[in-house]
Order: sequence, then structure tokens, then C-alpha cells
Amino acid sequence: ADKWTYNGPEGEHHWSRHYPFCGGAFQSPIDIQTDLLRFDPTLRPIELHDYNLSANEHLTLGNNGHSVQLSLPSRMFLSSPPHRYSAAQLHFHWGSTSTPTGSEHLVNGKRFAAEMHIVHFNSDKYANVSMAVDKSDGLAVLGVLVEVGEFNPAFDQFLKFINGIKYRNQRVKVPGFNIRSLLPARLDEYYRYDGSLTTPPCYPSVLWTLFRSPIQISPKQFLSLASAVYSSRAQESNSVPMNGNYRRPQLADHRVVLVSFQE
Ligand SMILES: NS(=O)(=O)c1cc(-c2ccccc2)cc(-c2ccccc2)c1
Ligand SMILES: [Zn+2]
Repeated sequence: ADKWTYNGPEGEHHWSRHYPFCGGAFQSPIDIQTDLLRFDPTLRPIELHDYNLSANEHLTLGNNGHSVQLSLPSRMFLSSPPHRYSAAQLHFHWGSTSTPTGSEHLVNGKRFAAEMHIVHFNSDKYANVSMAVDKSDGLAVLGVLVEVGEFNPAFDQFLKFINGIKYRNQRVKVPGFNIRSLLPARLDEYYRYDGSLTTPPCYPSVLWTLFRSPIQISPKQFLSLASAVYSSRAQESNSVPMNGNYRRPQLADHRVVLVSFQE
């Protein structure tokens, strides 16, 4: 079983003991300093294919003890030339009801309420996500910053089922919906850098795309995300609420963060 947590003796400062890459280079997340960006005119708008899933398609919403994740069919893909990346899953990182700031990436030191990650793998080169996860050109993750504000009907397409996955290893089936509706309007404005999984084993295998525009969810929706789930199992006596499941920003070292927009 994975032996890591976000706090305490198995917290992020100890991850590298069992997961050496966590102490290595190219780690994520980072604090994106907008005065150190380099505009790259070759960064084209992200193209999404087959993101509009029919309600007949059933997705698995699960509690893996560290996050809430939604499985995605691999026929969904994004193209960011030269490669095509097939979808694998999406999941979230958040703070807590008392401190509603739990995004992983920061922008000029600002932490957002939460962050959504849509994990894809390089299906031009690898048969599945497990083959891709530890390859330097294996993964592409779309990051979306989340703010508390307007109600977000797309979020409710899965949030309304969250009470079925209150405890670790619980899973429910949810009808497919348009995953594009979870993303911000502007898919042409994003930050791009080479990084890693933000959880153990922290493989430096991720081409990160963090969209410039945050999306909004209502206070009630945030409360539901941040207070409905536990990292403990159903039958365990002392239940452990799942919150603060975000890694602190890592050193950018000399990594250049590219940006697809100029102003
Ligand atoms: N935060 S992340 O995007 O770097 C990330 C990617 C993947 C991931 C998943 C499948 C294939 C490849 C990578 C898994 C997690 C994860 C989050 C919580 C608990 C355990 C794992 C997190
Ligand atoms: Zn993540």
C-alpha cells in the first residue's frame, strides 16, 4: 500500500525516503512567477477530442485515499503537436473548509482554492498510462485553478455523487458528461513547463499545461468537495477527513516556464 501522506511523519518532506524521485529534479508543483516567463509563439491552443461523453457512458468516481478521481476513456485525447495524449483520469487537490486555499500551483505566490488535474498519456508511444507514467515523455497533465464564486453546473455532474465515495477505496458509477465544460473558456492561454507527478512516486514524466484562467465553483460546492470525503476506510474507527491534499511548491531551479500569451 502507498505509504505517504500530506502531513505528519509520512508527509511530503519524507516522501523521498521511499520514493527517491520526490527528492530529484523537475519536481512539481511550482510557483509561477509571471515576470520570469518566456512567450512561445509555437504554443498553439490545446485541442480536445471526444471530451463530450454521452450519458450512456459510465465513468468511475473513486476515493483513492488521497484524492477524488474520475476515470476517463482513452478514446478522449488532447493534441498538443507533435503528440497526441489520451485521457486517463481527472482528480482534485484542495485545502480545507477553514483554509479554502489548496491549489498545487501558485501564480505569483497566490494559492487558489483548489486545482483540477486531467491526466493524459502519450498514446503515440505507449500502450497505456502504466507504461507511460515513468517515461520522461510519458504524461501530459492539464491543470485548472479553481476559485470560489459562481455555481458551476458542470461540477455538479459528479459532485452530486460524492457522498457515495466518502471512504477510501469506495467507487461509484457516474453518467458521462461534457468534460470540456469543466475547463475554462480560453484553451489558448496557458503556462507550459516540464515537471513531475505531484504525488509519490513523483516521476519527472509530466508535460504540464496550467491554464491561465481559473474556473469557479460555489461556496456550497467547495464545501462539498472539501468536507465530504475521508482518507480513512469505512470500517476504521477514527475517520480522517481528506483535506489539504496539495504538495507545496518545488524549486523551479533553472526551468523556463513558457507561456502561450503575451497580454
Ligand atoms: N497530481 S498528478 O496529476 O501529478 C497525479 C497523477 C497521477 C497519475 C495517475 C495515473 C497515471 C499517471 C499519473 C496520480 C496522482 C495521484 C493522486 C492522488 C493519489 C494517488 C495518485 C496524481
Ligand atoms: Zn494532481
